[in-house]
Amino acid sequence: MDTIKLLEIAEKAKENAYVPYSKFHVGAALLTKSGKIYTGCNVECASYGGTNCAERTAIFKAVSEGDKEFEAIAISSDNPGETYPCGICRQVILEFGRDIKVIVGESKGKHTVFTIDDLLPKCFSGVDLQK
Ligand SMILES: O=c1ccn([C@H]2C[C@H](O)[C@@H](CO)O2)c(=O)[nH]1
Ligand SMILES: [Zn+2]
Repeated sequence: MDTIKLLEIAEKAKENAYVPYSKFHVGAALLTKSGKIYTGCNVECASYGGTNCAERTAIFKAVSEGDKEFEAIAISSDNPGETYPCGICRQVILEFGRDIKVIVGESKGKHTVFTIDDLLPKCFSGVDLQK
């Protein structure tokens, strides 16, 4: 599965975004190490704190189905520039591995690949709880 294909799947997942408040559509495509893909979109709520981002939707779908080993996650949004995961999603991505490739989409298939070390340096993680 190449990054462009994963990004295209994220772009398609964006169509299901439930965004009556922000009108900002986000889609994510999560590739597991076994080659399965889980998609996600953002789902908003009138009580705004109930909103779930596209990235976490995809990750929670996977985990709830028993998949926890991830290769990459691609993100696409209405933003013509790069779409980075928010802080909460970065923390959740980290929860499942430091080596997950985060494919940050831009328009027309342009993208950049990051690791969580790039996006969340000097972070708190489960390791800290074992000290
Ligand atoms: O990386 C991001 C950034 C924002 N959002 C969503 C949350 C909310 O529905 C809307 C505006 O913040 O975009 C995501 O799904 N992923
Ligand atoms: Zn988020």
